[in-house]
Amino acid sequence: MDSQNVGDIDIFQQCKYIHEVELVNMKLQMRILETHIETKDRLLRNLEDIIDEQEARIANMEDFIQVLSLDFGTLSEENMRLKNALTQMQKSTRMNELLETDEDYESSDLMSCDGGTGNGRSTSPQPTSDVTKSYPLMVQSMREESHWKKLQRCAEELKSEKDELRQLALDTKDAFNVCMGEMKMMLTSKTTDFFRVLIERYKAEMEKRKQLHNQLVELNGNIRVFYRIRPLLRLPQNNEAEDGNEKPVVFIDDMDNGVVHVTNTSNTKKTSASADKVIPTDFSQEQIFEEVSPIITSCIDGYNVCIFAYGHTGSGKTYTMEGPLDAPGINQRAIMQLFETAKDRSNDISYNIKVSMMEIYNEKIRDLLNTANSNLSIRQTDEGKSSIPGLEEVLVTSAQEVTDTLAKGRKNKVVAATEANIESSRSHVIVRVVVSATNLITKVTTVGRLNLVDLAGSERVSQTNATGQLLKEAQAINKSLSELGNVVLALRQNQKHIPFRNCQLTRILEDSLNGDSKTLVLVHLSPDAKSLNESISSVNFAEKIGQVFKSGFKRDVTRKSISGPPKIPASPRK
Ligand SMILES: Nc1ncnc2c1ncn2[C@@H]1O[C@H](COP(=O)(O)OP(=O)(O)OP(=O)(O)O)[C@@H](O)[C@H]1O
Repeated sequence: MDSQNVGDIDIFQQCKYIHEVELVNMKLQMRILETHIETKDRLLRNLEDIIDEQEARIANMEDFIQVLSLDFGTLSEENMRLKNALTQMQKSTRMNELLETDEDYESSDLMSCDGGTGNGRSTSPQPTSDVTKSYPLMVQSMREESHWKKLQRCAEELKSEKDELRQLALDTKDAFNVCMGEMKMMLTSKTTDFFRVLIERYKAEMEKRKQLHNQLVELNGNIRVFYRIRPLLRLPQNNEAEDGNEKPVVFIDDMDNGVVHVTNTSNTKKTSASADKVIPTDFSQEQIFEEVSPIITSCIDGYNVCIFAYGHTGSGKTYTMEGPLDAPGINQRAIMQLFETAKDRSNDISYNIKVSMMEIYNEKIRDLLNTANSNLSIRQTDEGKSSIPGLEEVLVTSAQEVTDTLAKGRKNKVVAATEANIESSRSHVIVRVVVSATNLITKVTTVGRLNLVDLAGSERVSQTNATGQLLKEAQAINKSLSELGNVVLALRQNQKHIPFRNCQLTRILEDSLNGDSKTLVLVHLSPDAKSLNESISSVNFAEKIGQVFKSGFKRDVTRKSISGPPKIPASPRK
């Protein structure tokens, strides 16, 4: 082998060796790398395990937190309930203490101190069993002495505050009462003064108005209209009001004693125009006579006077004119008064008083003092006066004769039954008193006539359900009342033609109504509710005849009374 070849082999060997070393080195490096990678992988796995573990822990923690927060919520709810219960208990304790009287307070205090068993250990007021069961902790704490003492102090403070407040309230009430009393007195005196002045002024104005009205009435023919309201009647068997209605429906006006109100329970039905007077319900027969006596006295002076009692059945016409035996009415009192006056004047004047009594029934005139005269007629005398030939006239010279004469006439009165009132008078009854006065010195004689007329009931035919004879009666009554109204109105208005001739009633009374006569119409009203419509219709009648003719008339001097009355003040008013 040449050296070159040997050299080449060495190099080759060296290269191979190097190569092998490098290979080993590379393998080593590979191994190291692999180990490194393995280590990393292991570490990574470990890390993943740790992360998993941590995540599991976090999840556990979250669960735990949730459980905790749930527990916390429950606890705070519980806490709230406890708080509310405590507040409620405190309130109820305070309320109890406030409401209890001092005595109760003491006893309840004692009871609660020993728990109601007398053990003497102070304890808080026991809450309701529910609360005790639900909130044992609270009850326990409430039973703690310090807490109970606080409550006691609080209760005492509240009690003293309550006493103070009570005292304050009493003081305020006293002060208020004193103040009110003073104010009331002040107001009353001021109002009373104010009203007194007002009422005085009003009365003065009313008086003036009435004086003017009187003058006007005298100029218009001297016709007066009074209302009389009878009292509510009581049933004899049970003393109850006649129609079961205790409230009267007719009232006198408080401010104007000439006005009546006819009302029912719901609304005002009618307020009358002012009449001359309203006679109150409680007036006695004597008081009523005092109201009418001036007009009666003028008869003795030669005036013709007519007094009419107008009203529906049961309104009290006969009571006013005749009256019961123990309370005689206008008829008897009037004749007695004429006697008295005649007696007083007997030194100068000789009087002669004659009484006749008649009734007009179905337009027939009957003599009530002599029943044989059952159909009298009216005649015209030569002097143009109307007379009733055959009518009995009784000369009365004593009170007893007057009483007997009137009683005789009363017996003969026709009383027919109607549906409205079975005792109803269906005729007009006229008591006529003729007073002749002869002056003993001058020998001049004057004659005055007094006609006291108890008219038949004014109820409307439609209301009575009358048929046959009763219907005929009712129609005759209605006609004559309506004619009377027309005559009175025509006289008041001073009309040229006065329709006296239209019925027997006005024909009989022609002489008495005509001329310088005086007429008083007493319109009767019944206060019971069932007569409401009749009362309204009576008020309408009163208003019609009470109308004052205000202007455009001249007094008709030709209509004078035949006997020529002396000139005396004509007004019947006081
Ligand atoms: N002022 C009064 N005080 C007491 N009772 C009275 C009064 N007015 C009327 N009465 C009584 O009322 C009832 C009816 O009265 P009265 O007979 O006088 O009525 P009238 O209007 O005359 O009836 P008629 O038209 O039917 O005759 C009677 O029982 C009467 O006693």
